[in-house]
Amino acid sequence: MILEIQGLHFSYRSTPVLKNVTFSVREGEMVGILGNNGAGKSTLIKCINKILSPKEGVIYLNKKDIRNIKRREVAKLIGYVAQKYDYYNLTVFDVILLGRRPHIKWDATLKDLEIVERIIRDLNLQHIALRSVDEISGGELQKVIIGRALAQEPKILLLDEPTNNLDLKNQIEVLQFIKEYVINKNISALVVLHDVNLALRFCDKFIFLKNNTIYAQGTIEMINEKIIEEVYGVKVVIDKVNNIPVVVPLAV
Ligand SMILES: Nc1ncnc2c1ncn2[C@@H]1O[C@H](COP(=O)(O)OP(=O)(O)OP(=O)(O)O)[C@@H](O)[C@H]1O
Repeated sequence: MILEIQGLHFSYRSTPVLKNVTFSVREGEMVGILGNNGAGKSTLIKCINKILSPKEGVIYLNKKDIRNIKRREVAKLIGYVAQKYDYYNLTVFDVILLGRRPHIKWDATLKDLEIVERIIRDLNLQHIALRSVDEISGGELQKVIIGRALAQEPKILLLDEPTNNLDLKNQIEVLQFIKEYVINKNISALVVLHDVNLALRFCDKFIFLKNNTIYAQGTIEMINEKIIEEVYGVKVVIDKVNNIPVVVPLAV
């Protein structure tokens, strides 16, 4: 499934947040959405997910205008992990099973339950599978929410700061897991990340938002110190450690 965004404009009332945003994402690609607080990253993700309606511009899924795709169909195609979520009184298993909802007609089938069990195993959540989500840590809950999005078996994954609440080991594990998932299932992922180093390590393409629009986009070869400094407003050096590019901010 190919995602194409053409000339997207979005405003909250009269305040423009996105202007002329155009890019596309292919199958098997993990694209990092980067930029300072308030740059419009979450707004962009919400437009793609049909939570918000852009003022102008078109979003195509495999050449089909998303406005002509029914909400239930969109829910089958797009898995979304928001920045905030509220689940009460549900077990870890049930929250992940909720991801199957767009696929379930009357009741969960054996296949639905097997998918949930596999995700629980893959994300190492077996020990808390039957625990209420009110009684797990913030990092564990973050993994559960990612599990719910994966249970949807989406063609496009939209992840808004998926490493929130995760410790260093889990940040690496979860992003590595998502990257492998994207490649193995040949789907696409758009990932909002504040940690530019995690983005450089795991993403194939990068979209930098600044002043309501795309400041720069491309693969790792396009990234240099000037772009990072102009997007984030901080002096940096870019070095390589074990062949992995690392951005080091200097004193402001
Ligand atoms: N519901 C809303 N109504 C009005 N303005 C909003 C609303 N949500 C966000 N905004 C504004 O739109 C702009 C973009 O917000 P958005 O959440 O998309 O940014 P972001 O890049 O995801 O930020 P962050 O990195 O802080 O999460 C900000 O100026 C924000 O204050």
